[in-house]
Amino acid sequence: MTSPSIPLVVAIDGPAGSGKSSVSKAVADRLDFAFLDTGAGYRALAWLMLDRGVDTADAAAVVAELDTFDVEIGTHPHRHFVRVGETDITEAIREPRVTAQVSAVARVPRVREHLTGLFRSVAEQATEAGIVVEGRDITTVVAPDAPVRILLTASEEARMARRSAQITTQSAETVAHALRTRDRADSQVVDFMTAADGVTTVDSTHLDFEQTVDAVIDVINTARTSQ
Ligand SMILES: Nc1ncnc2c1ncn2[C@@H]1O[C@H](COP(=O)(O)OP(=O)(O)OP(=O)(O)O)[C@@H](O)[C@H]1O
Ligand SMILES: Nc1ccn([C@@H]2O[C@H](COP(=O)(O)O)[C@@H](O)[C@H]2O)c(=O)n1
Repeated sequence: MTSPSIPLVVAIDGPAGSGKSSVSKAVADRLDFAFLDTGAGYRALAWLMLDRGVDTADAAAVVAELDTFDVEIGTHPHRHFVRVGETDITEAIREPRVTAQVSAVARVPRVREHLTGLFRSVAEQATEAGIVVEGRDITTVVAPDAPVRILLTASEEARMARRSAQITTQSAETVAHALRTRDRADSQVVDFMTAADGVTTVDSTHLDFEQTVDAVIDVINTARTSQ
């Protein structure tokens, strides 16, 4: 039984373009849950390194900036924002120049430790009945004891097609290359392609967006009724 004061944590992992952010936001909206896009935390740090001219390949230099990395990630599905200090970077962190640097900062162990602490704190402080936390290592590192743990995946072809439809400023080949490169780099750090014990896989390859949202909510409802 979940205590009314502790939000139900729904942990969702998956590869690039699997729909984690958009599906998780829609699920949180349907259930009146909070929503935490942990990728935005890593993207915000990558943005800050670019803004400060820090070489993201220099792990020590990146770690040296953590003490002044003042990031805030909005958790309301309709009012999602990302701020560093007073600067709103909600849109900026999605730029290809930031995406190209994010895996470099995400591979630094001290960075992961710092951000994992932040994510856990945000989840604990949620005032809603639940919070959907999405990323790469939520089901395995950030919230391995979450009552609901899902691996949201899709075929590489489907993920590339979806991402290409999203990013119209680049050719399909460029988008596909960037997605493969990022997944390869990310999988050196954490396995987000294989469901760990107790994690339910939702494969959306042949599902549309709403069907995927329904499938995730079904997993959540099944877990809630079995508690
Ligand atoms: N089942 C689906 N059918 C069709 N389109 C989908 C489906 N799921 C997600 N999408 C669309 O695919 C695109 C990528 O989704 P999203 O950005 O949420 O992926 P992501 O897993 O968060 O990617 P990344 O990890 O790179 O941020 C979005 O435009 C989203 O609306
Ligand atoms: N829990 C996480 C979440 C993200 N990352 C890294 O951030 C990159 C961007 O994530 P998106 O979900 O916004 O695409 C991702 O490619 C990882 O490098 C992570 O390591 N752990």
